[in-house]
Amino acid sequence: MSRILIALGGNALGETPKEQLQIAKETAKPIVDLIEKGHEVIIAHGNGPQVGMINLAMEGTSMPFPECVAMSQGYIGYHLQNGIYEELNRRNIKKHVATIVTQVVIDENDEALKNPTKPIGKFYSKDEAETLLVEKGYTMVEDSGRGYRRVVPSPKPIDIVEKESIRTLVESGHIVITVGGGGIPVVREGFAYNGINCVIDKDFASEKIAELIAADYLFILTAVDRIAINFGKKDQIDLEKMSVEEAYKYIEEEQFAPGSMLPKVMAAIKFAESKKGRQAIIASLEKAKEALIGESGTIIY
Ligand SMILES: Nc1ncnc2c1ncn2[C@@H]1O[C@H](COP(=O)(O)OP(=O)(O)O)[C@@H](O)[C@H]1O
Ligand SMILES: NC(=O)OP(=O)(O)O
Repeated sequence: MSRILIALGGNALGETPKEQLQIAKETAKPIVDLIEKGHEVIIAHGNGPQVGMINLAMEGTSMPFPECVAMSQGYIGYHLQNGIYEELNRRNIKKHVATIVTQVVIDENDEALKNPTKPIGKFYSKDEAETLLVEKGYTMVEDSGRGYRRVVPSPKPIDIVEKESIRTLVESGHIVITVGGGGIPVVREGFAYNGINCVIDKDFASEKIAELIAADYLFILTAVDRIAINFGKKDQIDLEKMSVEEAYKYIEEEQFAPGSMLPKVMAAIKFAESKKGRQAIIASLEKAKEALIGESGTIIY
């Protein structure tokens, strides 16, 4: 029996509520396969497109980013809970699944708060991006050949406020959905946790909770089947395995786009280095079934 953290990419969760619910139902199948085999599963997810959509829809209400992240945890957590319960019911498995509204502590002096790098929301053309820059003052960047997106600051997670509740639920046999969208960013001030306007990378937050609850495997499921070198070029090579040493070399060669594949690779390295024998796997959500039985994805060891 293994303890497995599965992180689902925000961009891989579809563009509409209907698409997202359908993807959640499909993703529930390989997740419940693991549960049926006796593994403990903890689920994390991204929220880049979703938190951007919520923030845009809330324009004019002065809704801060931490509240938008909290809403994205509820919206995505609901679909995942719904899909997983349907699959548990179909197989008559008497287990329970719960989403934890999760606050993640950051450092208010983190330099990343001064430098927006985390792409959120939808993809725009170059012209649209220039208009948004002028009219709304957004920082816009090109994202992995897919178009332009707004970027917001993304500090590193330091601690997870609800970690003991997560651990207790996991150890009692519950399926837990946590650190949605990287968690609600907070800083500790006296007795209080105060929200900060930014979006934490769910890859780093997933790695953090995976270490805190002593997971054996970290699966990061996204929109590509494998990590590639020379990504998007004629000589692209998809990797089945990548050692930590190779990963450092490829990072130096700038093989992984910042804000998309780079944080996944960095989180995978940190997890693989945290304890002998720990492995991270980066794979596609579409091929989750194959990846979870070792037949797709890139293993980082
Ligand atoms: N070297 C690379 N190998 C594979 N994918 C890459 C690489 N560099 C950039 N990418 C892009 O990174 C994307 C994954 O990042 P992103 O969409 O931000 O993830 P998420 O699924 O967490 O939302 C892939 O779909 C791909 O377009
Ligand atoms: N918060 C976050 O990392 O979201 P994505 O996985 O959508 O990038």
